Amino acid sequence: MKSFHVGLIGLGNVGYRVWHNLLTHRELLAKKSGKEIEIKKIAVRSVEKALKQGVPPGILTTDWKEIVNDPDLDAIVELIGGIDVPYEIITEALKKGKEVVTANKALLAFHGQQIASLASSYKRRILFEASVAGGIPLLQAIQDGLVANRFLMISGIVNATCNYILTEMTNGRMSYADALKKAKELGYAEADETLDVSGEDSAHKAAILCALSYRFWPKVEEIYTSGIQSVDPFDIQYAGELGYVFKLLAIIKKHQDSKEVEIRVHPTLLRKDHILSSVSGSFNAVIIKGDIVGDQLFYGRGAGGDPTASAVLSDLVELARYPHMEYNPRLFFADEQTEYKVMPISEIISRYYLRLNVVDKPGVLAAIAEILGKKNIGISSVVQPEVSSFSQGVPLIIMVHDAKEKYFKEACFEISRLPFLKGEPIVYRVEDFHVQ
Ligand SMILES: NC(=O)C1=CN([C@@H]2O[C@H](COP(=O)(O)OP(=O)(O)OC[C@H]3O[C@@H](n4cnc5c(N)ncnc54)[C@H](O)[C@@H]3O)[C@@H](O)[C@H]2O)C=CC1
Ligand SMILES: N[C@@H](CC=O)C(=O)O
Ligand code: NA
Repeated sequence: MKSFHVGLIGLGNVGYRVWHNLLTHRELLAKKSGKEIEIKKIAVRSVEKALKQGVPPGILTTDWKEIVNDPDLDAIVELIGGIDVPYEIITEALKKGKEVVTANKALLAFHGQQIASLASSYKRRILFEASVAGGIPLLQAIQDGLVANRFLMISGIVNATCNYILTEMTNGRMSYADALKKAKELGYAEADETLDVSGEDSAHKAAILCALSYRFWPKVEEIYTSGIQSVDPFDIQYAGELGYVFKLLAIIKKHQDSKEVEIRVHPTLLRKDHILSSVSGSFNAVIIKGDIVGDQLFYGRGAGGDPTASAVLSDLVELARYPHMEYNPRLFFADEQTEYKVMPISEIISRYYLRLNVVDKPGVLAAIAEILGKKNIGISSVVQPEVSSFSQGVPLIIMVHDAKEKYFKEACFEISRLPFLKGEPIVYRVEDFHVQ
């Protein structure tokens, strides 16, 4: 049987599990790919740590260039994270004729277009199934299984760390800080966990999903991104009483006949009976609406060493199975983008949850309703939860019907200037996955 030689760069949460699972599944993978897939070299930061993990000394190096320059290697797997060094590694590897596998969504979000185009000019493939939704074969589904479709929507939960934190906060089991600490211990969080909780990691994944579905790479700065750091347990509780749960969603929608794509990441209220509401812990789930297939749901483990390693190994098997391809059919648009662009957030239409802190006196609700009414924004329900002390004002929660974001924000600004208001309005979008 022929061999397929791989160089692995990075032996952390994911890299170690790739190495381990490749050894334990060696025969199975050989049967499935028709090649002996073998890791011949591993670049690490600490040789001592790698030896303790059971890696034989002969294959270790601390210099990734040894891997990129090794003529005996067919492919490299980049699993170190970050942007600048991985960019150098991957561009060098492609230029040296190697195929590439990476799980690095941050790198792809910022440099996907250049990397895809470089891979195309060197007639080499770059595969990155692990970069979005961990072990779920989501990118393969978009590129292969659903290849016949035009996509109307791709939306869901794509960050395991945030989903884990929100699940624990909703169940009242852990505080934000404790849940984040645990997500780090479990290997879900990024080395810099602010990428997770700020929503940036989800935005990076949304950029990749957008590229594969709509054949254009949006600029990361154009993706409206808001994280979960300031989600108040009070809002989780009030939303729960109204029949909603909080989820950090990446939402990508393309309205028919429009050249603009809605692409945004933010904490969102979902009805408790929506299928995504029951996705808990480190699970991810993404709904894809294709024009032929209709709705599809992809669900599974979105992070962690083993689920992510499963996706990396799947990419390696694909490379080993089909060697010497002249181009990467998964990135067939590498040199030619569509003319789509990102829809400004002010133009989106959504329902909203608005929490105000007001002085409890007659006429308050009427004044707020008047401002909303002038902007043609309808109220769907109003709740004033009872509180024990009135000295700091009382909460007033207003759910509104579909409204254009810019009109709703204008109304909120006017409301914030009312004399009986204490503090800034708290606003969350409410999603029902409607696409015209
Ligand atoms: N942990 C997860 O569940 C998932 C991670 N990813 C992505 O996979 C990549 C790796 O993630 P993790 O394994 O969790 O990170 P990690 O921080 O556990 O591992 C990275 C490893 O790379 C090593 N490293 C850093 N610079 C190096 C260099 N120049 N040469 C050799 N080794 C170097 C570090 O010492 C560390 O052991 C990241 O891009 C991450 O975003 C993607 C999906 C899921
Ligand atoms: N930090 C990420 C890891 C997978 O992409 C997450 O929590 O989802
Ligand atoms: Na995946």
